[in-house]
Amino acid sequence: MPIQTAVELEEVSHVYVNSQGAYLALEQIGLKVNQGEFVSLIGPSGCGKTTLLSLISGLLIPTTGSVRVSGELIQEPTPRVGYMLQQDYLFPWRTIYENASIGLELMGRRDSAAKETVLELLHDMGLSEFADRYPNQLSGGMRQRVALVRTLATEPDLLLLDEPFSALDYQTKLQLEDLVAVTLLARNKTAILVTHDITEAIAMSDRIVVLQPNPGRVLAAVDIPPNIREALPLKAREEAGFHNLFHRLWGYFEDMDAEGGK
Ligand SMILES: Nc1ncnc2c1ncn2[C@@H]1O[C@H](COP(=O)(O)OP(=O)(O)OP(=O)(O)O)[C@@H](O)[C@H]1O
Repeated sequence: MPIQTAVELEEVSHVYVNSQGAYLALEQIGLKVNQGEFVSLIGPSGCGKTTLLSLISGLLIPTTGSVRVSGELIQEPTPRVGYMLQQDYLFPWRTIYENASIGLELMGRRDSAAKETVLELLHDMGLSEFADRYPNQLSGGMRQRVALVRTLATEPDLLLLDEPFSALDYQTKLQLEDLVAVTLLARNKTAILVTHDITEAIAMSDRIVVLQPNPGRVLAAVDIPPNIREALPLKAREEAGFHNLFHRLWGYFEDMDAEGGK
């Protein structure tokens, strides 16, 4: 099968304008992500990672340049793109099933096929027996799994993951990384992850894009070697070359610190 481009950013720049003036947050970003690829964005605080995700999701429109998802020009939020955040934003008064169904409801889908989709995903995430519970009866990791079900239920082409594991304890985070990797792989989903955790980025990705700040630009793109890429995130951390890769990426941060301190 020919490789298909899932996401394409061409010469994307973004300027925030407010009462204090204009700030160039991103400059001339070019990025291509293939169907089924998992790409992580890393870089120091303020380098524009979240801005980039907002542009890809259509929450922001680039000042110049274009963003395409599955070939379609993004000019407003679209169901083609699912967004998962650090906070789960579950509604406390809705059951787990009702929370997981909300995206489909908003699309006007309340049919039996929609119900089946949600129940199947809840099952895949080990949440079947919690479908009638409420969010406050679940742990943080379980709640993030519900958020993942809610995101996947609308069958987006692309998943944007903005630090979805960062609020979790270490053990839960590692378990959820594996679950997300297995789930996305089984469905051949394309994903872009923003994380501050370099090991997480290496363990989960096919490719890592390093951004530099002021203005946000692509500093480097690093392909993950097959042995690491093909292992699940927990095991990937034990693979040969993992630590070298960590030090290489860490080096970019040190260089940026040194540049910033000049
Ligand atoms: N609404 C806004 N108005 C003005 N400037 C903004 C706005 N939102 C973000 N910025 C600025 O744009 C730059 C990029 O912000 P962004 O949140 O995308 O960075 P980030 O890499 O995601 O940061 P972090 O890692 O801290 O989450 C920062 O300098 C930030 O201060």
